[in-house]
Parts: sequence; structure tokens; C-alpha cells
Amino acid sequence: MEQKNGLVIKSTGSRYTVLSDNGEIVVCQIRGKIRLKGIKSTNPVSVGDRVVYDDDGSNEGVISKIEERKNYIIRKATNLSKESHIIAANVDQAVLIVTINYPMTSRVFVDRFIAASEAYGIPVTIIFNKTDRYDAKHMQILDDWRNLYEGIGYKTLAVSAKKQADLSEVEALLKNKISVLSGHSGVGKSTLINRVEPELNLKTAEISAIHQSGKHTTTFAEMHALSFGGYIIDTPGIRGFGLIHIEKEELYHYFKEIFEFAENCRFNNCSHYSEPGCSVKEAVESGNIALSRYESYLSILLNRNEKYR
Ligand SMILES: Nc1nc2c(ncn2[C@@H]2O[C@H](COP(=O)(O)OP(=O)(O)OP(=O)(O)O)[C@@H](O)[C@H]2O)c(=O)[nH]1
Ligand SMILES: [Zn+2]
Repeated sequence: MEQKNGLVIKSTGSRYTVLSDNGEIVVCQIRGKIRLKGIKSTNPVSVGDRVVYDDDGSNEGVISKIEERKNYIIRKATNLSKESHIIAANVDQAVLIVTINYPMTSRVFVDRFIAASEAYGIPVTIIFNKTDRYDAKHMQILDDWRNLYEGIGYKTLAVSAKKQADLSEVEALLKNKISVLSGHSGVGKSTLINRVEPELNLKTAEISAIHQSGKHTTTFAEMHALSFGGYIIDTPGIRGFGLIHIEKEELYHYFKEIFEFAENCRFNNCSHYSEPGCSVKEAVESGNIALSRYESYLSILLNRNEKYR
């Protein structure tokens, strides 16, 4: 019996496909209890986990240890599903595909996604797609959005997955990283992946089919290896980070620029909503915090946008 280290690249609920550090693909099971401390979920192991497994030379390995995670995306228990579920672990970056039009991505959706990524401790990049379809007015909005998010400290790209000949900046972004890809339906996620990695074509369709059937949504997850290095995770439940629950008292921590101004607030437990003399509200009035970001903050704080998922 040999102990080996590897990366979980696929999970079907009871079986885990592990890529060992010396390049072997082994299907593994779990025996016994090997949960990480403090995390309760239906699945002890998820894609992105680094694991130790016992290899006795047969076709099947047995996972005996999960390494500490640097972060993980979890779907918290709801009325429908009683237990939490870990969707992905050790994610290097979240890439949000946004379109100014065809379809229009709402700002609250963008800001909610960013806040969720901040809560998970995952860096975000925004890719604006379909620039080939934008008129002058859309281009102006694109400029405004890019300036806003770059100003706060987020990397942005603007591309046309369909018309742009050279998409090497997207490739460079994804190279050697574990990325989750998100965005509204129809913004061009599949188109963009297929452009930088044509090999994935079939698999992307497969995932979509499972996504649509809604059948295996709770258990199936897969990371797609990129030929130039790195992985893409595109699984049901991750596309909009829709179901993340953020404690309302902590929400302002995840709006970076709001958090900065909140430090000067007179009140320790200020919600930055109705308190008089709140330094966040003053920063919004003086234009130091963008109104749209503040509106998103309030919208999430006051539960106005449960529809935006
Ligand atoms: N004009 C234009 N059309 C694009 C571009 N990127 C994608 N499309 C089109 O937009 C439509 C949706 O693209 P998809 O790649 O299927 O979008 P998706 O985000 O994967 O959608 P879901 O699978 O529903 O989540 C398709 O008709 C694409 O051809 C682009 O850069 N420009
Ligand atoms: Zn305040």
C-alpha cells in the first residue's frame, strides 16, 4: 500500500477522481470519517481539494486525508436542502462575465457577486464580453463600469469572445490558476471558454445538460484542465454565487471602498444606512463612494434584491 498526494478534479457524490502529483488519474472513495474541523456539509471532499489517498495498486483508491483549504465555496443549508454543500475548494480566482447589453447584467448582480467572492476570500476579475455589439452609448457605460471597478481595485478586461482574433489576455488570466467562471445565462461563458480551449467544447455542453436537468446538481462537479495550465470550474450552483448567505452586520466588509470609510464612523455598529453623521453616507454624498455601489449595498442589506441571482 502506497500513500499518494493528489488533486480532486471530479466528484459524483460517492466517487472522486483524483489527479496524483505524478500525473496518474485514480478514482477514489472515502472510508470512515475524514471531515475537516468546523465544516459541516453533505460532502466531505470537493473538487479542488488536495488529498492523501491509499493506493493498493487496484483501480480504486481510498482517500485518507484532506489538506487544509485556503478557501471554499459553500452552499449553505436552506429549507429545501437541509445540509450545506461544498461546491469547490482552493479557488484561485473568480471570473465574472458581464455584458452591458444582450443581455444587460444588473449592477446589483455584479456587486453581490463581488461581495460574495470577498466573503469567500477569492480574488475577482470582471470580463466584459460582446464589445462587438456595443454602440457608442454602451461603450460609454462600459468605460464608466471599468473605471469604477478598476478604481476600487478589481482587474477588468473587455473582449469579444466571438469577433476578437486575439484572446491571449484571457488565456494569460486563466493560465496556471484554478478559476470559477460565472455570469448570467447568455453572456458568453461557453463561447469564451471554447475560444481559449476548443478541446473543452463537448464537456461544456455536458455540464450544461446536467445543469438544465437539475438532477445531479447537488453532487456533480468537475474541473476542466486547460491545455496551457490551470483549471476551470463551471458547475451548477456557482454561476452566480446566488445562494451565498452573508451576515448583514458583516456586509460592508465585502464592499472594499465602503469598508475604508466605515472605519471613521461614529458608531461601532453602524449599518451605514440611516444613522446621522455616518461617514459612509457622507462619502457617498461627496462622490468618494459611487452611488451605484452604495445602492447595491443597501439593496443587499435590506433584502431588496432576492430576485437577482
Ligand atoms: N455578438 C456576440 N455574441 C456573442 C459573444 N459571445 C457569445 N455570444 C453569443 O451569445 C449567445 C450565448 O453565448 P453562450 O456562450 O452560450 O453563453 P453562456 O454564458 O455560456 O450561457 P449559459 O450556458 O446559458 O450559461 C450565443 O448565441 C453566442 O454566440 C460576443 O462576444 N459577441
Ligand atoms: Zn456608518
